[in-house]
Amino acid sequence: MKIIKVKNPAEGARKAFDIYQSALSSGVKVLGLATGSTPIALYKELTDSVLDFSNVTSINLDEYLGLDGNNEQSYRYFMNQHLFNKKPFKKSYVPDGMSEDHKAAAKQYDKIISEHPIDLQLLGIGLNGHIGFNEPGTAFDSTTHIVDLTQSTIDANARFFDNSADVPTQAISMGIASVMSAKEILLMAYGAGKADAIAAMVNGPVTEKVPASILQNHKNVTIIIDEAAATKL
Ligand SMILES: O=P(O)(O)OC[C@H]1O[C@](O)(CO)[C@@H](O)[C@@H]1O
Repeated sequence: MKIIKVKNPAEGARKAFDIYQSALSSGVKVLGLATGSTPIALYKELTDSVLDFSNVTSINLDEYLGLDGNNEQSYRYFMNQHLFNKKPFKKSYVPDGMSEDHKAAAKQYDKIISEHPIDLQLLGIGLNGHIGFNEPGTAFDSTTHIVDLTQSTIDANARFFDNSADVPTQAISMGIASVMSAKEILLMAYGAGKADAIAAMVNGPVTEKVPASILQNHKNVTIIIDEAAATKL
């Protein structure tokens, strides 16, 4: 793993921007994208830039079950607001949280991923080491699946909702095997709250108890972290 330490999220976003700029100039065709507070500064860098994504397909990691794309808390809405409305992509896929048949929706998403191999996958990390919505205990060979969110994740994400009772308890997420199939992975994390997860990911055993630890087995991973997130390395 290549670790880039930065002073703050703004510097992290600029470093990440450089990675996207060179990926685009080397002809990247498919970007795996993420939500959460962490990538917001990067998306601002991208939307403020002259970079052109009109020939690039994007595939997002996850979506809450039960929220449609017009719901301000949905990840589809988030992506439209922070990126797609300002930077149109050729095609932008986000898992369908409103499907009548979630298993079929998951299968369909795997088909999309297999037809569009991901060149560069962006990741955040949950406090418990989750990537996408792959919670601790998720099989490393998992593909797109329905997730029961842990209380830790529900509590962490409650800050985005008016009431914590409004946080969905389930999601549909790209699986860990799909994340690992990306040619290159960029993970960003900021703040002291992420320090334990970062230490477990980088130096801990590779275990399904810490989903992000599987990244130790990927050949091309870059991690951008601030000093606070790096304190336990
Ligand atoms: O960037 P944040 O808001 O800390 O979120 C971290 C992680 O949590 C999620 O938002 C899901 O809980 C992921 O999509 C993200 O990688």
